[in-house]
Amino acid sequence: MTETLIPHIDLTPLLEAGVGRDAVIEAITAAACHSGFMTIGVAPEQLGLPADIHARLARFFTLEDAAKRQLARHKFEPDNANVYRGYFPPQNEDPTWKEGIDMGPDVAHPERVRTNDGDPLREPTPLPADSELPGWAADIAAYYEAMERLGRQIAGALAEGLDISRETLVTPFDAGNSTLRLIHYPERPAETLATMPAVDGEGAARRWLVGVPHFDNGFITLLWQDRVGGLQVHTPDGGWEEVPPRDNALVVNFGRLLADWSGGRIQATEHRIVGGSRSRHSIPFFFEPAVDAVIQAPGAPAESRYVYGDRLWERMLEFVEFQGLERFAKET
Ligand SMILES: O=C(O)CCC(=O)C(=O)O
Ligand SMILES: [Fe+2]
Repeated sequence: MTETLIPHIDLTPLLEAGVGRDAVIEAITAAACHSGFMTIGVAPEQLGLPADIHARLARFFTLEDAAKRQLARHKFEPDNANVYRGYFPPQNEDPTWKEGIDMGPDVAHPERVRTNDGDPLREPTPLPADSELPGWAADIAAYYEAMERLGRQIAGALAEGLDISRETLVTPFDAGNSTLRLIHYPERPAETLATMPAVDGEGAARRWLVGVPHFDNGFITLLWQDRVGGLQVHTPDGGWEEVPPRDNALVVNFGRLLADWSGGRIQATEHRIVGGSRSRHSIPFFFEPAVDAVIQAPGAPAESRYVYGDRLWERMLEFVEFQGLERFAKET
């Protein structure tokens, strides 16, 4: 059997609702149920975005350390109140070696934050001043909205392909709480790499683990990666298959909550990132429903229902960057 593990699907017929739309829906559904991963062919311009949008977003990493630190989560800057949104610096003691910023829906929909209910899942996103990165916040808002639209189209395709109502699979994303994350994996200092076992490659091509194996928590992740490579998917035979970078494409993976939500018909797939000697950028968009969305797999018993935010928080605590956090730390 020579089935490719990671199918590539040109999304144009779905976006344009043209000839071939049904075949795209079928391919997306098959990828969701069997591979747990796919790449989709879609150019920024097809989403109403400028061709250089990813480079524009990555300008964030040109900020001075002090400016990034001002946006850092409470865990890294105890004087800052933000615990869920904001900047995270690389931690030399962690196997994962990355910095980044997590941004919530308020970057495009200011009305979706709650500043007064103490729930970190709804806290405002700390952003650099516009004078520090002119035009950047507007690019972020445009990208966030474009990813939300794309997420809805893929959720709609899955609803059709799995014969689940749109009300079940798409409506919970109204007033959703998706996360846009910008990631930079810097070159890891040679003296640190010297103490770590390489994962693959020889000599200058050696690569190390820089992102530990994990499943994404949410529903669908729409991931842009630069041309460096290093994203790998865990295969059923226990190996790791590389998801090769390609232009005008996004990687899509299916998260654990969607696996639950579909009654196990959709697979979540474990993935990891290798690299270490070359700087790499990636931009995942974790497409997520409203914090208070009630999730129930079609046909599943009522007792299996859960509130999205509650389950998300439980699962997030498994990630190294969130360990030890209290959701409602301000309460006693
Ligand atoms: O950097 C990547 O390509 C993937 C990042 C990732 O898996 C994540 O942030 O969940
Ligand atoms: Fe991931």
